Amino acid sequence: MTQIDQQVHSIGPEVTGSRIFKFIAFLYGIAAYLVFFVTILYAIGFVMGVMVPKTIDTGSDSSTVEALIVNLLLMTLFALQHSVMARKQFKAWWTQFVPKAVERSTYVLFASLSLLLLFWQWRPLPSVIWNVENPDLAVTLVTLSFAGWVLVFTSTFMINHFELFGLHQVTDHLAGKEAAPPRFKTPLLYKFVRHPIYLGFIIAFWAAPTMTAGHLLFAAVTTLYIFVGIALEENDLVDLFGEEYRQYRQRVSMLIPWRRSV
Ligand SMILES: C[S@@+](CC[C@H](N)C(=O)[O-])C[C@H]1O[C@@H](n2cnc3c(N)ncnc32)[C@H](O)[C@@H]1O
Repeated sequence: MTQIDQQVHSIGPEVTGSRIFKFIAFLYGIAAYLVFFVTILYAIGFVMGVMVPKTIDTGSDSSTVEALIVNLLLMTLFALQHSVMARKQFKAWWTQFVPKAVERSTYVLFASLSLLLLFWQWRPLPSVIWNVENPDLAVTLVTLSFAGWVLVFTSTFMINHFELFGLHQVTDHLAGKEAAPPRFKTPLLYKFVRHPIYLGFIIAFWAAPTMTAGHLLFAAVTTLYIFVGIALEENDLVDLFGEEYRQYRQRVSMLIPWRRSV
């Protein structure tokens, strides 16, 4: 057997440590990141109703009941994938099969695929709940929604964009570096709110000059899910960083800078 044959045929740490595996893992990490990037760009167009072929308010006609069931199932699938795969018990289990270096990339890939499925299969519910006719106010709302997306994007860079989306891990692995342990950070906006990324999503989803029933369903369910996600994430953060995170939670608001309770 040649050296490459050995590398391809053996399973386990020898494979994950081999140069060819490291390179494949790196390419996989880049591919997963690109899928994520296209998905998040599509998400902006989908929610804001601009520049994409199918938005939150377009798609095939269906009854209200069918639309409600399908949309709720799609959001539940995303929420389950996102929350279950992020838990440390799940990570401990599935890194027996998925190499640690690509664990985050695989999580990001699955999250992106479940979102793309949602965009594709989403059923519109076109009844108008509110429609802002004042052009200045309408423009303000569109700008606010866009600002929400900017807040999401910039906050990922404050906390570590490339680690959050798996690229850091595959790059370190390629360079033969040990993965650094997670570090507690409170840069810039994290000094004012504990969850600027989630705050950005909430602003982006609710600031709409025309709010249809479908859009409202999406905004309400995702906001509810964000609160569940925060509770789960903060449990993990307390486990991970202990007293440091507990004190941070007492000192800094969850989402609204001037309100301690939220
Ligand atoms: C999608 S990010 C959301 C971060 C934060 N909840 C927000 O809305 O800006 C989730 C990841 O960020 C990590 N995280 C959240 N707050 C953190 C902090 N202050 N320092 C380091 N990591 C953090 C969590 O452990 C999790 O892996």
